[in-house]
Amino acid sequence: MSTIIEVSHVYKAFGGLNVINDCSIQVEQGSITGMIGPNGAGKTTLFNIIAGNLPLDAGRVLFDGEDITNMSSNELFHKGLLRTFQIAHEFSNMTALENLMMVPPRQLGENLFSAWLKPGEVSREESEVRQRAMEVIDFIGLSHVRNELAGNLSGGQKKLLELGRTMMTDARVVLLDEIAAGVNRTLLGDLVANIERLNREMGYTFLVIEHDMDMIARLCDPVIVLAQGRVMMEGTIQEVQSNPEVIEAYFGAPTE
Ligand SMILES: Nc1ncnc2c1ncn2[C@@H]1O[C@H](COP(=O)(O)OP(=O)(O)OP(=O)(O)O)[C@@H](O)[C@H]1O
Repeated sequence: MSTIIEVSHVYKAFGGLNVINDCSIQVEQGSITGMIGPNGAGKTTLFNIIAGNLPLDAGRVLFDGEDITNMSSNELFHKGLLRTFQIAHEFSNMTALENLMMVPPRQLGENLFSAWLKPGEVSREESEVRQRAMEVIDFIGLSHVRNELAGNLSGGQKKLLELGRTMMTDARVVLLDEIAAGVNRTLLGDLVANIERLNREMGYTFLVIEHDMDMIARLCDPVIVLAQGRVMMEGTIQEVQSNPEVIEAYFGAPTE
């Protein structure tokens, strides 16, 4: 395996508060890496830094060997590094299928000039996008609601749709931030299965922040434990859960 994301000696403070403190992590290509830690450990801040949503104070971030420190989220999106919520929330007055069709970057049809110059090419591209959207909606198990307005989908179905939207791009690394929150167990099972399939069949690498330990145990290897803005340990979920320091810092801490 090779390293696809490398966070190296990163620091970030808000006012006088050092939130990320000489933090270094590596995410291996093809892995589903979990990130856990007590409330306020800095997980979301680190995600924001990696995904180009927040500038860092010191240190650097590499994506597949390239220095992406402080690159914009838009540039990173086009490189294939994205965060699910980055794709704007579903358009509730469009159907599930139309929501998927909205996603592909640089669609020819969006450019009026090219639509005028090359109408044949535009309609060919539109039908390719539609075909891909049909495949994706089938893959995520939402074919039965493809013509339903996205606003009428359940919370869990919307998360599946959001995951589907990442499949409409050429994503290589997807950052998932607490996607289990508020999703019922049945749909959560579908979500987990889809993440596993995307990983196995399409080679996606995932970095997952999650408070749901069942989900972490089912999906993630390795698991990184963050505490006070730096890595406390990294290992399998079994190693992490049996480490006394982690139990003290994480499992011993009051949860929300
Ligand atoms: N924009 C900001 N301005 C000031 N302080 C911030 C900002 N963003 C985060 N913080 C602080 O940084 C610390 C880490 O927050 P962060 O959201 O990264 O933690 P977390 O590990 O994701 O927590 P949780 O598990 O509760 O979501 C917290 O003390 C938080 O109050």
